[in-house]
Amino acid sequence: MPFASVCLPCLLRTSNIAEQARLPPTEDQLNKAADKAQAKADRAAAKEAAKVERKCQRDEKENEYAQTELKFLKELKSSVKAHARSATFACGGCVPFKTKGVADQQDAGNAIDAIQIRFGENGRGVVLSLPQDSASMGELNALVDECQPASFGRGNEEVHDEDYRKAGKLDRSAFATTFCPYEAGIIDVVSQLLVPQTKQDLHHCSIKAELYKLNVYSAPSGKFKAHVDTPRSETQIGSLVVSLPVDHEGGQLAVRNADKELVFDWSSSVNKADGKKAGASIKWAAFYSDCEHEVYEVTSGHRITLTYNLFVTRKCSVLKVFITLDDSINQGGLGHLAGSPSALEPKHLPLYDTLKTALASPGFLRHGKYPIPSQLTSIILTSTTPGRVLAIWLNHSYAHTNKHLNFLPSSLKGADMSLYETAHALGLWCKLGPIITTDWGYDDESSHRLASKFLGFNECNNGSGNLDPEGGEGFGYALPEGMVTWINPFPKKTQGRAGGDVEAGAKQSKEAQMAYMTYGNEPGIDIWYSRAVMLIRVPPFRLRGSEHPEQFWSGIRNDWAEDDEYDVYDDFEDYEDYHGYT
Ligand SMILES: O=C(O)CCC(=O)C(=O)O
Ligand SMILES: [Fe+2]
Repeated sequence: MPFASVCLPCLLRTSNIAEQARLPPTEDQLNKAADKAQAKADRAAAKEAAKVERKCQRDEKENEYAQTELKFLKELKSSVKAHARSATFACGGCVPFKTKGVADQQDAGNAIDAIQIRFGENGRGVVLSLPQDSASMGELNALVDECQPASFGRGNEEVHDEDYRKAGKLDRSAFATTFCPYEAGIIDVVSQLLVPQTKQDLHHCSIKAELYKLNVYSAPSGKFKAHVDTPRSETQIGSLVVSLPVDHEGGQLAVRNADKELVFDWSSSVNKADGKKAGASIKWAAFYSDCEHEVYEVTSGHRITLTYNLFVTRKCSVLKVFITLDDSINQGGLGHLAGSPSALEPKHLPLYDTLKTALASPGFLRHGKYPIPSQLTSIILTSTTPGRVLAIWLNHSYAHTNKHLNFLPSSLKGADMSLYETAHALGLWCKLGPIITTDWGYDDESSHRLASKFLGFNECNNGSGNLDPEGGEGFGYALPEGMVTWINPFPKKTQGRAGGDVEAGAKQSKEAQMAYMTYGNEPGIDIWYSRAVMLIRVPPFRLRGSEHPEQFWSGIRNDWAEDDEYDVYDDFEDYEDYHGYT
């Protein structure tokens, strides 16, 4: 290898560099380095400051969203409560008799002819004409004598107990009457008040009234303590009581729903005191059959009533689109007195505005997502994080059998139907179903399971009298924290009057699905009342009004990765950054 290739000047230069390297840096060099370091620190500080600033802004925004969300949820809760409180659960009226010899009668619109009641064995039949005159006392007494003691249902047993029910009854096969509640216009009124049509016309409906019994409550002490009418089919929606024009005092009918009570007093003295209605008339009351009611003691005379079971005959119209094209069609039919337009217009309900305003806010139900990756769960969801599905206990209970699925939404009652229609009018998807509360933790929302169908007692009774949905298959799924936001508390059982011995509702505390049937007007006939909930799916903010999920729970229960949309934040990194998750 030729050494001569390394020349002397080069060697000198190399040693010079080495020497220079050992020399202290010049001031200039030092300044440059310091400037560089400072610039770097400044950049880091600025970045950090920007990050802090961003975090502050987001904190502020988040705080603002949380406050608005809280405000909206509060408003929604009180709106749902007010809606339930103001809803009709019973109605009543009076139908005058035509007066003999008066051609142009007042109230001729619905005044009716005198009515006849025929009863008694073949060949020995008696006719009682009402309103009665003094000559008909014999027939009236014969009717009272003809009656059998009325029983009632305690669980599955038929009971005669005059402390609970003291009345006489005729089954519908034992009498006939010329009175017809359709002709008297009663069914029209009841249809309009208890099963109103809606502008959306989701359900065409009418009511079928079926004569059930004639009852006589006589002084002293004729009565029927608090009970709920035993449902005779899944489509039974209510009961109608028609009081015949026979003098009596006392025997008021009290009907209750939640914490409200309506009392119908048909005593002769009350009737006479009301000058306008002084003439003899038929009085009537109708109510949803899951409402607790009682007849107070009759203190004089005989209180004679005809009872009818009311069934809803709604059609969920497949032809809805065509029907709604012509609004005039919506104005006819039962429930539309004198062609007047629909009584129920969801857009006029306060609830509609509350929900609509909430939906227009990006902060409303922004975090409700489930399930989410486990490492994020504790960061994103807290026990107070509102889920994106609103859950509302329905105001009424619904009749069902073991075999048949429920008839919801077609048999929804009053407040529940208008709630459903409101959500529909806002384009929201509603799901109706029974909720079963598991034994492990009543009152804890996480222990609620949405059952796939309504269940009968024997299907989920573990022998102890409590429901045991865990012991069986197919009892639906739990509604975990973070998935749903409960809007109202579990409905309290109906309270009787102070000092009363109302047992209706006693089972409710343990069994969310099964409602009360301790005292019925007939022994249980394999049809039960159950509590139910309405779940309302609220789409992510950007998709409100345009979302078309395949299934109710799509993007909420199933797959986080498939649809990890954040409505408020620009992208997921931002979200992670904000929450300090890396
Ligand atoms: O006569 C009444 O007012 C009500 C009767 C009743 O509740 C019933 O028969 O179930
Ligand atoms: Fe009843």
